[in-house]
Amino acid sequence: MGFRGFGSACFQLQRGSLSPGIQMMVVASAWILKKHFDGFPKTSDFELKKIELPDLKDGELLLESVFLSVDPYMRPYSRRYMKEGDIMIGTQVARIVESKNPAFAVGTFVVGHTGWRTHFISDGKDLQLLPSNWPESLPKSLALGTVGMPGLTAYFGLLEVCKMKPGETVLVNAAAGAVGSVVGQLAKIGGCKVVGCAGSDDKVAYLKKIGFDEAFNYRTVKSLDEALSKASPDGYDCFFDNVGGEFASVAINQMKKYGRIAVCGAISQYNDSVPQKGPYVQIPMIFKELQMEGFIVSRWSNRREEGLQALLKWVVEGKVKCHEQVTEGFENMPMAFMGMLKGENLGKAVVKV
Ligand SMILES: NC(=O)C1=CN([C@@H]2O[C@H](COP(=O)(O)OP(=O)(O)OC[C@H]3O[C@@H](n4cnc5c(N)ncnc54)[C@H](OP(=O)(O)O)[C@@H]3O)[C@@H](O)[C@H]2O)C=CC1
Ligand SMILES: CCCCCCC/C=C/C=O
Repeated sequence: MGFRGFGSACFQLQRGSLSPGIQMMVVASAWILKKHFDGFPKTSDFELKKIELPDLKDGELLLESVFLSVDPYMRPYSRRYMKEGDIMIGTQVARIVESKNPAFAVGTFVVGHTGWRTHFISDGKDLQLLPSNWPESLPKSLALGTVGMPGLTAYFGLLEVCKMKPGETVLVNAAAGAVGSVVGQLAKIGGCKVVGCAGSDDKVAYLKKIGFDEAFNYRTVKSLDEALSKASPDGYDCFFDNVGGEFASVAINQMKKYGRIAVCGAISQYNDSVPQKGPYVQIPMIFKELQMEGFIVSRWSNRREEGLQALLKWVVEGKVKCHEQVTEGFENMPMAFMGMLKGENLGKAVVKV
């Protein structure tokens, strides 16, 4: 997929490698938001399009996506920031296949933010290089997960929003996912007790394997309130909330006095056509004197290198374990996205082109 020759021939070649005189047209595939999602996304909301890329100008690069990320934020962001016909928002690990920019060598891997597309042209300004000390043996797809945006979300959310301290108890939901699995492991590194909730027994087993002190399947417990209380009878100092909705309404009552809640995500509400109604948070907030703060990871863009280096070190040392749910094939991006929203992923959901 991706390269199409003029005339009858079909080439899987780099444009620059052709003999002089033979001009190749690069054709990218891209997934378009055909129709705004109404409720849970449907296959018919997406459309696969071909886009012919122009020849490179001086200073430009041609890149091919190698791994693409599917993330929950794409669901609410599409409604807020996209119009029908736009290419689906998203990030990729991409390889430079042609360069007319001396600052970027062919073969270099970067993180791009150009949405669901197989190829794109860049002047390099919008690209993020992988850390220079990235080990050859470490999958580059982790730059979309544990050593990328989701890992940074866990890192800054715990340190700066939850302000976790050794000896405290941390609760995290969607705990076996990209953000949650890092939250739990960082909290353990920080000397905390960690309780995680996830939506299947396999996920719960995984959480225990990677060091969570307590974990349970929120779908099968008789009472969420009782399960939270059993996992930490004294309550919770920090709650890293990836889910919102009913889960958060129950969990807030289990917070300790002066507890901190990092409102990271609200995936249980992203597909709602009609907003969910309370219970409301004010009474427990007042009597427990809680702090509850929403955040977006880009707040700490100026500390990105610090976060990535910390995460990379822990991964290399084996202190933070990573799992990826890899879907093969660019044509399967909508399926991977919808599967992640349904909870089919263990760890970070990525697509391998
Ligand atoms: N504020 C920020 O800057 C950022 C926020 N986020 C947010 O963090 C959260 C986790 O993201 P990420 O780690 O990438 O995704 P995950 O890898 O955790 O995948 C999403 C998971 O959410 C869970 N889930 C889906 N629907 C529901 C539901 N109705 N109730 C409870 N759980 C549900 C599923 O796990 P399960 O089987 O356990 O239900 C699913 O696997 C999201 O809310 C996302 O929007 C992410 C990045 C940055
Ligand atoms: C184009 C990359 C944008 C990443 C921002 C992620 C913020 C997530 C918010 C909620 O899920």
